[in-house]
Amino acid sequence: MATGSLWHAYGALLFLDLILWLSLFTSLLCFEGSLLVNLTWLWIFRAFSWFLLHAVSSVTLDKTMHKLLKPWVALLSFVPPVFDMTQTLALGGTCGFSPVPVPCMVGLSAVTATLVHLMWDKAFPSKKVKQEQEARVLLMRVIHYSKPDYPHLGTAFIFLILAALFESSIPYYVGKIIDGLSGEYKHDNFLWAVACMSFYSFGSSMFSGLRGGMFMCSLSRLNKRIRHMLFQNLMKQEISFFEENKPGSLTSRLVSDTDKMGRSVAMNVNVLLRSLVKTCGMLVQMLSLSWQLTLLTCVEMPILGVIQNYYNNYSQKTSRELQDCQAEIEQLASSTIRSVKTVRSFRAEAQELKRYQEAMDKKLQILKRKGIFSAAHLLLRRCVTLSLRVAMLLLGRRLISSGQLSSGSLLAFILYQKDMLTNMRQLVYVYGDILNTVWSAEKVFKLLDRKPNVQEAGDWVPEKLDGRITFDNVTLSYPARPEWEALKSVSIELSPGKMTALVGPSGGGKTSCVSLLQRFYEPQRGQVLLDGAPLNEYQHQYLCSQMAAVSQNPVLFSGSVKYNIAYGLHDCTMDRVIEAAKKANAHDFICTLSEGYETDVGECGGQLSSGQKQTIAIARVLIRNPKILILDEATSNLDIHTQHAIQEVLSGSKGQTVLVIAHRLQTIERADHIILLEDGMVIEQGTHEQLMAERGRYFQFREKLFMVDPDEN
Ligand SMILES: Nc1ncnc2c1ncn2[C@@H]1O[C@H](COP(=O)(O)OP(=O)(O)OP(=O)(O)O)[C@@H](O)[C@H]1O
Repeated sequence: MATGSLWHAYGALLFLDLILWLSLFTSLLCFEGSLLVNLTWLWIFRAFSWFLLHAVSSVTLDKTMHKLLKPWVALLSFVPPVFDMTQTLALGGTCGFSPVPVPCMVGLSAVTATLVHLMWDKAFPSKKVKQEQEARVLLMRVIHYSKPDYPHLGTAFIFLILAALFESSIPYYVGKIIDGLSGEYKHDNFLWAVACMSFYSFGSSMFSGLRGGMFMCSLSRLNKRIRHMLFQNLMKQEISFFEENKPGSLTSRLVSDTDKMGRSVAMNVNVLLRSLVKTCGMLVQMLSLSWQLTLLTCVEMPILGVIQNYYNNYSQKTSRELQDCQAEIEQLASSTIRSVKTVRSFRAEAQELKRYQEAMDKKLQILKRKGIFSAAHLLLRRCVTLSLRVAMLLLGRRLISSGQLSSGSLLAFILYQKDMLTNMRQLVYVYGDILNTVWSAEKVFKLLDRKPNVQEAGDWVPEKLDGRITFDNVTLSYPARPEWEALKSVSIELSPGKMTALVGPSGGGKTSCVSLLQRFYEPQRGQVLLDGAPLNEYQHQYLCSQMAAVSQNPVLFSGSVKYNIAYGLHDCTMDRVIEAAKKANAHDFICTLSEGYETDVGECGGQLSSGQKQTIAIARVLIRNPKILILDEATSNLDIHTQHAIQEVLSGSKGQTVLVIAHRLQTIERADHIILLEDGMVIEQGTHEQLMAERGRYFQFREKLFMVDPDEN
């Protein structure tokens, strides 16, 4: 929007407003004192002015400009009656616009409204209007989530108003004390002023403390609620969601973004309201002391507002750069520490140190730049404040000499003005901060609103399950590579009481079949059936209890061996745990651990060997006695004797549907049915003997695909 046309619009509407005031003056002159403006008439006159200015603005200006000037038109129209009403109600003093409007007050109200609006527009330029609206919607939603805390927030708000009102009265009584000391000393007046000041100071401190406590309490409650909902929704998401989103960013959503989001309401709204209430209270007090000095203060504020706005924008930019830098440093440090064995084995310590040093240097550069800019900003701000302070003191001296102001009132005014500037700065800063922190809420809401991209599980719980699994013409594309098919029209059957082996070259699609069985992904075409019914019709809980899988790299949780074996089972006896551990050939090694079944396995089972982790994972599955057992290279890290022992147990489990993916020939030979998968397609299937007799792909790949045990042949 052209700045020139904006100034023209300001000028034209101000001119129209001036004509309206002149018409009022003319009418008052014509009636020669028989007509006086009281507060009601002033409201009616300004409401009429607002209507007219608003109508002219909407008809003559384009939509964006009209929208931009709307708040200013309202300010311009209603500042006079609001001012007079405050004067009458709060101070009972003389008014500026009634019974006859004072011309300089008319000018002052127009200047104040325009300056405030300009400052506002500078601080939050109109191009941000859309963003602001979206931010407001988000803020409203955060406030909506705070609904259960409304009683707390309401109480906090009452304390806030009381604290702000009490605080804004303190400088007034300081001025009274000074006046009491400087003129003819009156002991009673002096004592009364001291008592009032002490009372208001005490009240302000007490209510501030209560307000802070209440807001903090609401913040903690809101944080707890949001985190609970977010975690609940995260747990419902499909597996591909966790592949697309890094764990770091999800944890950051859960921890820091929810925290920031809560802060946007509890902390910032707290400061915003406090500053707003205090500013209004102080403005009334300042106007009652001297309108000339108030006008001078009004000049200072927009200048400081503009400087602050530039500083805020710059500081937001550097903060983002710093955050990125910090994330890089943290990521570098954590990945190096986590992979310290690899780093050491490649003698890459110096290289890692160099990378860390470079990242730290980058951060230092940004911090230096930030420091210089901050110093320049402070200097400029102080210079502006100093110049206006000098001007204020000179004007104050003139007002004191002419008897319009006492020295105590000047001191009170200076105290107000100092506080007022701090408040105004806080208002500008906090509003910006609310808009910033509220974007964290957007990220949190996005996650909170996310619907899992899997078909909802049904509620089918059959009385009896045979465990027959059928892949009916199944085609699967992973969300990360939607154009490419990992499984192409696969049709296979896994029979109850039988062990089926999936074999084939790496990347052939074996694990993809297992993922479909576990409902980690949904097939694009075809379906996976269990006893003739699609998997998604079964109740999720039921399916989990009937199907269990052990993968090549099983995940153990930090906690005892017992906790890991009985994971997810309630009221599981120690006997059952030991029995499962024995079946999985884990009991002997567990007994050698320092605290047996109570030994902590460390983070992700880090204190155990890969083979030991696998046996515990197998015990964790066997304890559930599932109808369908999936072993995805589950014994690959075990020595040959342990493998044999476990396979004995597995093949002995009657009625179970067992699916194995293995690379050892001996395991495969034991299977009742072998399916060869290559490039996502079923190439051959049958028993070992049948496939060998066919002399097809299985026969050709026999040596390449399988590890032949040394004691075989
Ligand atoms: N989450 C995923 N996103 C995208 N592509 C995937 C994903 N998981 C597997 N793939 C791809 O799908 C294909 C089949 O992978 P799958 O893990 O099923 O093979 P596999 O036969 O089990 O291999 P291996 O014997 O090496 O474990 C591979 O080309 C693999 O790159």
